[in-house]
Amino acid sequence: MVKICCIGAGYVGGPTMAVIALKCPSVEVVVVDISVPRINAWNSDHLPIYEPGLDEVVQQCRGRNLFFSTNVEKHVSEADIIFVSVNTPTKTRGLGAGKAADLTYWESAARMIADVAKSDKIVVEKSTVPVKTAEAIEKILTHNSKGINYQILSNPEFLAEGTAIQDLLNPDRVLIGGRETPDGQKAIKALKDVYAQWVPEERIITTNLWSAELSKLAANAFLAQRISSATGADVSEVSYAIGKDSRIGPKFLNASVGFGGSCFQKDILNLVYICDEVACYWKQVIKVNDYQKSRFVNRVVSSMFNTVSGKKIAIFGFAFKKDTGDTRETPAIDVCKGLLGDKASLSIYDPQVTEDQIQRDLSMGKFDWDHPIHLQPVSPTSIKQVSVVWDPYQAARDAHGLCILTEWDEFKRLDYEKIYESMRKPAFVFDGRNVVDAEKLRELGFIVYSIGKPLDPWLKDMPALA
Ligand SMILES: NC(=O)C1=CN([C@@H]2O[C@H](COP(=O)(O)OP(=O)(O)OC[C@H]3O[C@@H](n4cnc5c(N)ncnc54)[C@H](O)[C@@H]3O)[C@@H](O)[C@H]2O)C=CC1
Ligand SMILES: O=C(O)[C@H]1O[C@H](OP(=O)(O)OP(=O)(O)OC[C@H]2O[C@@H](n3ccc(=O)[nH]c3=O)[C@H](O)[C@@H]2O)[C@H](O)[C@@H](O)[C@@H]1O
Repeated sequence: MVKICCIGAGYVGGPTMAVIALKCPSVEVVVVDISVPRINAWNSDHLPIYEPGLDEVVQQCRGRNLFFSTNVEKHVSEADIIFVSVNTPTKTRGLGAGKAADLTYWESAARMIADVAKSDKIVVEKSTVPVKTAEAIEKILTHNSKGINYQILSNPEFLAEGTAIQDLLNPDRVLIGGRETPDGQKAIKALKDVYAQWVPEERIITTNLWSAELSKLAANAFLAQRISSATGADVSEVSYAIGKDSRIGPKFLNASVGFGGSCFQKDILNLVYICDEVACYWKQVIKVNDYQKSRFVNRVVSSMFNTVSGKKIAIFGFAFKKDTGDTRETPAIDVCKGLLGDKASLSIYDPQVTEDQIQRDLSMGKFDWDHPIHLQPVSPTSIKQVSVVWDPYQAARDAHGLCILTEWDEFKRLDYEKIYESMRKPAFVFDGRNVVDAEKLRELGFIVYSIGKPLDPWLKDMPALA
């Protein structure tokens, strides 16, 4: 029986291994992590991450050929194939601070593998890493190899949160990079055999290590730079017109309050760090995204008579996209911080994000989120002007304005008449995700700003617009 061990039971390690276990009943899959609460949660009825369809897959396989454990060394030493899916944060100090990836966790995982291995191993790079990481890891592993043969593969993950299970069950492509030696090719085949249990052969692409690593960063950078916005023009019309070109495709052109999530910014920064010549272009993508968030805050403040001081603002949605509870780099953090900076008081509702998480996010420093949870700095005080509620109607009661920051489907179905009645007048809606029917809301009496859509007459006439 092939034994797989995955180091890192996070958003990638957990769902990816669950699907491998589901599709390969003859493979034993153990997911290990240094975080005891995370592993306990994977072994409970309340999984540590929210992802549609994940509960069902885990229930089917857990205890059969899928296991979660904190006994990292034991399972690493017994495995034939070791996936490494640990955090790869952006460095906050030292050489390359603010850009380069911090490979502390990757390196410590590699050293641990070298320490405990007693048999040949295929080590699979699942984390998103800077180009050439595989080569560096190879050096660590082989430096102290005790005659053990290590083969390094790069197998970057392309799943998106919120659709992870679908993406894993039916991927556009699986990319496997390896050495061009006979042993390297043998290792590629071993991993290919795993995916081939459910992924059609033509969708499994094999390359060299460098190509696989670079493809991942370039794919994320390419997707991120497509998310843009225009004032005055209707973005859905423009994206339809551009998207009609089948070489481009209509997806991934939705304007929003900015892209978020754990990867886009960090992976672009990574690319900026390695390729100086084109760095300006990619830096600009991040700058435009930052601008998009501050522009949204400016819009809110300037529309509400240039001050939100002491005003209650309801925030609908805090996760970085719908169908996830993940808040890493969510645009909501910057928007909320911006509004708090203007002394607003916020009432936040998100169906999947807890008060504790929101308070942590609003008090944490940039990039601190991308470390294992027990190593993250925790602020002792929570922010007084922020309240978190489990009911959108409660969030909106007596509010002067309402900001929609995540595109949860339920926000489309709310009773906006009831919300309007309970709010202070004039009642403003700032839709950062193009979720609501702006015309209908205007008929109810709201003043509505929808990102990437023509402006409300009220807003056009407001002075000092950003
Ligand atoms: N979240 C996403 O949608 C995607 C993420 N990625 C990449 O995958 C990697 C992992 O990302 P996530 O799963 O989102 O992160 P995560 O933070 O959810 O999970 C990483 C896990 O690794 C554990 N860990 C860290 N060092 C360890 C060690 N030495 N031994 C054992 N466990 C250790 C942490 O405790 C944590 O639970 C990153 O490089 C990311 O860029 C790639 C594709 C998609
Ligand atoms: O490397 C990664 O981590 C992953 O990064 C993204 O996945 P993810 O960040 O989970 O989610 P996306 O659907 O890409 O959304 C990212 C951000 O862009 C925003 N977005 C997306 C699409 C769009 O049209 N407009 C838009 O504003 C989303 O709301 C979200 O804030 C990529 O889509 C995945 O292929 C990749 O594996």
